[in-house]
Amino acid sequence: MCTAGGLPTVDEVTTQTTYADMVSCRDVRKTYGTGESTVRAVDGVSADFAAGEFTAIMGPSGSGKTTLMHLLAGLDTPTEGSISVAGTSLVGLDDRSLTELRRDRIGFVFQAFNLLPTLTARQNITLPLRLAGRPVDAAQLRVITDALQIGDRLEHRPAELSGGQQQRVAVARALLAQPSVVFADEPTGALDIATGRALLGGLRDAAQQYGQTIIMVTHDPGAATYADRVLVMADGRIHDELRRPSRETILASLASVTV
Ligand SMILES: Nc1ncnc2c1ncn2[C@@H]1O[C@H](COP(=O)(O)OP(=O)(O)OP(=O)(O)O)[C@@H](O)[C@H]1O
Repeated sequence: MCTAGGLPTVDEVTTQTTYADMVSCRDVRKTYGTGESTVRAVDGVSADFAAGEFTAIMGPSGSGKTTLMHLLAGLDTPTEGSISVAGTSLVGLDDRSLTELRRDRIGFVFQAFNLLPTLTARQNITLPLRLAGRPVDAAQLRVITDALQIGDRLEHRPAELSGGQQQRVAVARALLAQPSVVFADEPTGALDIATGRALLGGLRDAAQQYGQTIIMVTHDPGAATYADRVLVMADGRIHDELRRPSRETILASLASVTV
């Protein structure tokens, strides 16, 4: 069965995988330095991220959010513990296999958009697929870029787009390849409220309609309410887990770790 736009349904997408959890980690630690200067950036984290689940990671500055996300994405190696993505253990994976896993399974939305200045928005969005020799689904491209409200800016180059538009081009690029997991680091940090909502709505659609697993680091309680759950970190550990988070429950939980 297909949706009106010819896109695959959630069932079709999620049955491509058989893992209960798209991303899992057990007893993960990351320490920097030695002796008295040792920093326990991540200090014993175990967590599961189900297929199609949208998780926000919050917590005070220095609590280990970015470090944890980099570990889960295979961009950094844990000092201890195990991590698996799409059923593949990252521990001991050689560089080539890790690169392939990231290319085939993972999308990134980071503060630095990394758009190529000489390409139009459309060319930037479709580049990863073209490099991988995969076809570009024009209908899907339209659905994603319309949801992100950049459908009328596709023939412009990055320098002709606002920062918020560039950020949404980067989101569209991450979503079009339909990666199993999308990692987003402060994706709304530099955006106005309306633009931020469009971006968050796009991420939520990716989870709900296409079964993609979204893991987003944010300081913004409003952004985190778009998620299915919030993990609140403190001192490198998971201090709290909120399901169906509201602004009130998020603020209360954050207050309990910052006092
Ligand atoms: N490469 C590194 N070398 C040494 N210490 C590091 C390194 N990267 C991070 N840290 C330390 O690890 C701890 C966690 O950092 P991390 O960036 O994960 O925190 P965060 O919760 O993302 O913070 P913020 O909200 O400010 O971005 C901090 O004390 C930080 O100084």
